[in-house]
Amino acid sequence: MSRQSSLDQRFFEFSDNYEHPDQGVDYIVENEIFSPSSEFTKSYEDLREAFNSYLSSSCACSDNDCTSDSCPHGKNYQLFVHPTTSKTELVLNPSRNTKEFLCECSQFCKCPKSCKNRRVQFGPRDDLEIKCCEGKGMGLFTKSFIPAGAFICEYAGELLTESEARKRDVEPNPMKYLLCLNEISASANKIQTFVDPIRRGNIGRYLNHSCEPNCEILSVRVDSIIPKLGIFATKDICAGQELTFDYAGGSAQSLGEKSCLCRSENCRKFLPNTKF
Ligand SMILES: C[S@@+](CC[C@H](N)C(=O)[O-])C[C@H]1O[C@@H](n2cnc3c(N)ncnc32)[C@H](O)[C@@H]1O
Repeated sequence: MSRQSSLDQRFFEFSDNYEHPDQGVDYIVENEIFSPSSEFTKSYEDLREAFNSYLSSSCACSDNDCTSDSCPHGKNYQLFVHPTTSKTELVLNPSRNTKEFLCECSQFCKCPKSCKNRRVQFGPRDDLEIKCCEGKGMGLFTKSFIPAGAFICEYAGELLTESEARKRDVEPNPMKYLLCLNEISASANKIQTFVDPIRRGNIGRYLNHSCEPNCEILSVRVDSIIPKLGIFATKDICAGQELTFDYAGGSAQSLGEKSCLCRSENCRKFLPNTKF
């Protein structure tokens, strides 16, 4: 196998060595279902069942590569070779089958862990740092160059039912972390996934909003019906830059009351209204 087509071995096991600067927040490396103190409602039981249900979509790719049309998960990633270090990493394939969501190979597939359709499942990149951002609290920065399409980290936190999300949404916290991912199923039903890292979450909770962001959130399924919220670079990002995404998800959402301090040329002046 040539150097160009191989991937660094360290990518084939899950690793996340980050921690929160604030001891009051629990570090969790992936989504967890929230534990209600008393109310075990039907919607909570449904969410727990969905979270524990496996998405058994599998591939039987014999080439151990999974980057071609023959892999049922689609040609999601391609190899990027860093020009200065010659290190390789997977980045999104611009001609992948679906633009807003992806499905990675999993424990149910015949391919090995080194196939090229597995990235989010191995955890965040290791060159991130949390730093203070004037007026915005903390923010997430990169210590090295990130190529367009590279995976940053998951936006992980507590998975909530809609009613729990609505309750938390009106809590008067100066910082909001609750994120609602909207998807449309093949049968045209609306699917909403609520993730809240305010009390328990990973490093993804530190990405601030920008009206001209350098990252986006995509829905990524590995082996669960419930998607992970994958944060990916939308452009090449230089070392030292802050990582941001558009809290309105690129849609024309109304604006809220909090001033936006993203300082981009086309700043909309207020943070998006993220009501769902
Ligand atoms: C998901 S948190 C981002 C991380 C947060 N800055 C922290 O210190 O943990 C979202 C909150 O950060 C602040 N924030 C994010 N982007 C901002 C921006 N462009 N301008 C002002 N405040 C921002 C707002 O208070 C928002 O409710």
